[in-house]
Amino acid sequence: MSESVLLDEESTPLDLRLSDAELDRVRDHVTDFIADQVDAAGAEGAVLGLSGGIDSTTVAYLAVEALGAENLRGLVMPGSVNTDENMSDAERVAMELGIEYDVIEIEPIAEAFYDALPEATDAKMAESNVRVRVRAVLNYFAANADDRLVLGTGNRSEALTGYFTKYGDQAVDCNPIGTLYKQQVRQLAAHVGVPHDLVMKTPSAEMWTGQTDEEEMGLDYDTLDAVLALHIDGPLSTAATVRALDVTEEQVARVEELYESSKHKRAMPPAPADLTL
Ligand SMILES: Nc1ncnc2c1ncn2[C@@H]1O[C@H](COP(=O)(O)OP(=O)(O)OC[C@H]2O[C@@H]([n+]3cccc(C(=O)O)c3)[C@H](O)[C@@H]2O)[C@@H](O)[C@H]1O
Ligand SMILES: Nc1ncnc2c1ncn2[C@@H]1O[C@H](COP(=O)(O)OP(=O)(O)OP(=O)(O)O)[C@@H](O)[C@H]1O
Ligand SMILES: [Mg+2]
Repeated sequence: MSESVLLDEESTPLDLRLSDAELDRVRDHVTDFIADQVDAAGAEGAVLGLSGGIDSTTVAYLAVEALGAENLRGLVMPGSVNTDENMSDAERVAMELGIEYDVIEIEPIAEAFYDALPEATDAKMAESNVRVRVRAVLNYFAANADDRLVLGTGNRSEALTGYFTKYGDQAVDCNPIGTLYKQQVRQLAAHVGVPHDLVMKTPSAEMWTGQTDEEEMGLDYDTLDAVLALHIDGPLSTAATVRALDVTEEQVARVEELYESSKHKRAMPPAPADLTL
């Protein structure tokens, strides 16, 4: 499929699309990366969580190219919020790729945490983050037992905005698509043969019913990616970004706020400076 069908020209403030030749290079680069990571660790393969979403599906396709289907294991981990459609899409991906996979219901595990600290369940984000962290524990349980690496599915847009759960979906051994903005992940997905309905799916963390990334962040991905590329990664001032993209100052400020407030998620936990004793 041509990448031109993926993005709505009218709503794309900055064209970050990669050419087919560039997508070929990215595909090779990422598959080499995955193979090198597993090799360098002396590991037997990899595991990853399959959500039926674009990011995990794309990483699964690339990991099978890199490692072979026999060396990738998928974990489909439905919780109370996941739709049946997403969970059956996750299984469809595993079957299509011919990888071994497990379906693990996480709600009983999450419930044990809620029972242990009932008052914390009043904080809805904290409660939702438990499910994300339960999946991380299961990924590492499976990886550790079989000498495999945990593949992450984080992309550049999520990393720069802190749009992930600390020590949850970010608790991984490497991030194969970590340098790509979300709209480029979508393009790469189409390029490597991910089914069209999955390529076009609305991104959601599925932490509560009806959640979408774009609604929670207050920006659509095309705008977010463009501001990240020009203003956060790039050199343009707020005023120049507003002029270049026809976005508002408030939108640029929102991206800055997401970026600044999530710096702690992109750094190792700090310790005091060394004292000379
Ligand atoms: N300044 C600071 N310096 C050091 N640490 C700081 C800190 N501020 C908070 N913290 C720590 O970070 C914690 C808050 O971070 P965290 O637990 O991550 O929680 P938080 O950032 O509040 O929420 C997670 C966000 O990521 C989104 N998400 C999560 C999972 C998956 C996806 C997806 O796209 O699939 C999206 C979710 O919708 C939500 O917007 C605090 O409890 C505190 O421990
Ligand atoms: N129900 C689930 N079962 C297994 N893994 C999951 C589940 N939900 C989330 N994950 C893992 O957490 C990751 C982060 O979720 P995220 O929503 O950002 O990515 P995605 O679902 O793959 O794509 P999208 O952002 O387009 O929805 C997923 O890629 C997947 O690895
Ligand atoms: Mg998702």
